[in-house]
Amino acid sequence: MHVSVIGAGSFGTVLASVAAANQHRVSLWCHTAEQARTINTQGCNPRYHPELTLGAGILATHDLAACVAEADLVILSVPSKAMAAVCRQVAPYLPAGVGLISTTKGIQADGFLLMSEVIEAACPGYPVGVLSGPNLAAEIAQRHLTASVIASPDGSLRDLARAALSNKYLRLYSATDRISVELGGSLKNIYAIASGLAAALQVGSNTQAALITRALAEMSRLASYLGGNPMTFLGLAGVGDLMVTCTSPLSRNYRVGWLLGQGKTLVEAEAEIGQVAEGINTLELVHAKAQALDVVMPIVEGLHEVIFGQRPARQVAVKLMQAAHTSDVEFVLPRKPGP
Ligand SMILES: NC(=O)C1=CN([C@@H]2O[C@H](COP(=O)(O)OP(=O)(O)OC[C@H]3O[C@@H](n4cnc5c(N)ncnc54)[C@H](O)[C@@H]3O)[C@@H](O)[C@H]2O)C=CC1
Ligand SMILES: O=C(CO)COP(=O)(O)O
Repeated sequence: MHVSVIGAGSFGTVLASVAAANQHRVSLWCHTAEQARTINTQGCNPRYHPELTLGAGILATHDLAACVAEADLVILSVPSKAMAAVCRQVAPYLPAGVGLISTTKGIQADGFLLMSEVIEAACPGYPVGVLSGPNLAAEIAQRHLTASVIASPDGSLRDLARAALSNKYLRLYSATDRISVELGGSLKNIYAIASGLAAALQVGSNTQAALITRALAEMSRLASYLGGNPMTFLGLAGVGDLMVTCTSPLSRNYRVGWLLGQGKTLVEAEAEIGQVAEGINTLELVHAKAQALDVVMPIVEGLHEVIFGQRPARQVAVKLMQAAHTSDVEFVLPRKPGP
């Protein structure tokens, strides 16, 4: 098949290489013409995975129309802030009925929209899916055994995505609960920042375990308000992605937290990483959403105070320890309020 990947950043580059390794024809859209030229001449993306040979089947281009002209499947892998504009630009050129898959783990500020909703608004009538899970691009580039989730209500799209990307080192599981899979990928970035910060402050393993587990509790609470099924968070897109990004220094969000814990400012931390770390934007949006919906999210609240209120992290942690008593596992989570 022909797979078009929109976005030649860290993740898009790796997914293009996977599809090419699976013997598919691949076109890779780059944000700049210069980036496309470099990839075509060097056979790799020197900015992101210089060691990864992309394979002869890949053609990088800065021309969106050309990129998707032959597509059987389109994978969108751009930062969340760029998704709406990129979708509007590509919409007129999409082949009829082609499947669209987002790998973007962020939320659009305008309307608190998930990426699948942004895509559906710009490209109405096309089947839309989401790929999410514990998927550090650098590890896939090294062919470490990796599992992910393809979520869509459309069974044909799920099958197509599995045919495009599954192989000996990447295994795709299927899900229909797209909203939770997508929320899992977006929300965990917040807790990866908190976890990196905690690690820099040399908290113990007990503290890290409590942080990650309570993160799952408050993610589940928000998801159920937004119409998701918190049980989905027990899978790869929830627990799986939380585990990897809350523990691995390869996670950019974890590294933002780590650098903040080392005394860097947010601007310094983001500049040092030089790639997109969606969690800061997501923190602001989720903090406002939780307040609007009256959903209890103490870690979000605490991290927001640290990052935007300049409150010392240790002081906030002590406050969290003294919060009102709640039960450990909440079996009956509040549902989304009525329309
Ligand atoms: N890198 C990873 O390990 C993974 C990343 N993701 C998600 O994939 C999405 C993309 O992440 P990465 O590829 O890692 O980011 P990145 O920072 O490595 O690359 C972003 C790419 O987007 C391009 N870009 C920047 N502004 C743009 C604009 N206005 N319009 C179009 N393109 C623009 C840049 O040129 C760059 O090629 C994020 O939402 C991230 O959370 C998901 C799973 C794994
Ligand atoms: O989502 C990811 C791994 O699953 C990548 O995380 P970062 O964006 O924090 O690097």
